[in-house]
Amino acid sequence: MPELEQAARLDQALAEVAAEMAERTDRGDVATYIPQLGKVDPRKFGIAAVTNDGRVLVAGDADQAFSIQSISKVFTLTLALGNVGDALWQRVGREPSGNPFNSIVQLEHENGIPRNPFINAGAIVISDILLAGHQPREAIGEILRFIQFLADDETIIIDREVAASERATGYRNFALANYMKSFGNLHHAPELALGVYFHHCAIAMSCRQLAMAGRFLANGGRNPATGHSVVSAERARRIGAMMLTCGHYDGSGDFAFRVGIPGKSGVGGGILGIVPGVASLAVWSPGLNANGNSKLGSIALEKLAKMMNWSIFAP
Ligand SMILES: NC(=O)CC[C@H](N)C(=O)O
Repeated sequence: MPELEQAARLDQALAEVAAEMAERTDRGDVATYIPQLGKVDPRKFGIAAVTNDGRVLVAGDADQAFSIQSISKVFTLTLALGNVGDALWQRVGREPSGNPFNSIVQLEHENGIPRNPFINAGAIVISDILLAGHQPREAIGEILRFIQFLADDETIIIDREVAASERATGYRNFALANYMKSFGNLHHAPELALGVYFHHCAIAMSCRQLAMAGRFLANGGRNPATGHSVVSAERARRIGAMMLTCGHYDGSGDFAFRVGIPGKSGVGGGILGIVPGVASLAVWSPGLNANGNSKLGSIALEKLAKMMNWSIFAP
């Protein structure tokens, strides 16, 4: 299909999905275990698509910043792989956990090696890797600058109130970090690794900015606007594989079944979705389903993928 016609169809599909989501009353529940996240209006809905040929299409509240939370783990994984390469996989596994994102049970059986980089324990190890040779402030700055670079937007910031709110109530994450430290899988003090972790989870971005930041994953590791390589094509594929199998925690199978593309969710209600070779997508609806993934965000991506015939399993 000619590019223009395809763009017009996508624009139309985004508008339809946003209109339909605005009507729905079954919006899920906003996360309240991080008190600051509980203040967000559950009626918000935004969606954005950035195509590999450079079109940026949005609908709804696509320019309002929200807490990206665990979506940041895609970017910290990318950075940490750049720093230490495949040695990373000695400290973090690559299997879906089949457990909630903040579960502690598997860690004992598996000697403090988290199942994958997207559950909290795995992301805390990744933060520890990014700390090597740095003060927490420098590691946090490096992550923020990397995301600003990917999105081509220096206005992206960390919401300090969200970071402080999570630190004040993050007993479970402290438990995970301390537990891993006891197995020797954290090289720095738990509070330092957690400082990095809480701050990258508190990065605030809009759907537009997030979809921009995901472009390299939809385009074989290269920024489609500049042609510059961010990661190798193989690494981009592997990050996509991790997103598909682990990006929605114990809801990853269902997301793959219903949407059919790699995705990464966050408890702020955002989802980053990647259609390899085609587009980077971001959606935001703060209400969550039982697995802690955006309820309407998942439904919206399912509808959009169906309308556009997008799936990594499509011929
Ligand atoms: N699923 C998420 O987005 C969880 C991230 C959140 N910062 C936490 O540690 O609980």
